[in-house]
Amino acid sequence: MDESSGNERSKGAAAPVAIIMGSQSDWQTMRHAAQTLDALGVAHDDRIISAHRTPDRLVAFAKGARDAGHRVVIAGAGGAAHLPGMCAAMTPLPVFGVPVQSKALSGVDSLYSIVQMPAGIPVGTLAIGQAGAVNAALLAAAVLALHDPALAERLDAFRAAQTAKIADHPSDEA
Ligand SMILES: Nc1c(C(=O)O)ncn1[C@@H]1O[C@H](COP(=O)(O)O)[C@@H](O)[C@H]1O
Repeated sequence: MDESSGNERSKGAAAPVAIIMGSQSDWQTMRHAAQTLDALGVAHDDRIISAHRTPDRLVAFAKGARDAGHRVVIAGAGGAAHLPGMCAAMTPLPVFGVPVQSKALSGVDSLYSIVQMPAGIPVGTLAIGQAGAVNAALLAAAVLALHDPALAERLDAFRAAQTAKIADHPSDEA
């Protein structure tokens, strides 16, 4: 694995959040998780890792994720989406799964692959597609904010700003 990949390449310190995805094609979806974390000032390390195509890379990442300094893993995958569950099986860190919208089955295949974990190895499963990617980032930030009061304040501010943007009444022009 290219240890210099991801947005942490110049910072040296391990990012608290690792965003992993099964393919380059998932970045269109997973970039929304990255952007949400950026807006909250949470560092993230973004990697392409596939249980199917790069199994050794997955084992190395998942088994080393905690010691590498990550605190939460966001895993996005589409179709036969084994990545989040296999990652969760090999790390004690919380894993949030994002079902990427597939062409053939609109992401329902991805959702079912990720959500139906057997008891004992949890994956926190989000919505299909962009909403799931954004919410995975917000959930990861909420976990980190339990021990980071400054981040908790930024999360509160994010929600307040979101609320302020919602008009009281619908508009014909909007
Ligand atoms: N579901 C997985 C896994 C995995 O679970 O390990 N590896 C790749 N993929 C998925 O295959 C889809 C198509 O990938 P390509 O676009 O590269 O053909 C992607 O959504 C990816 O997440």
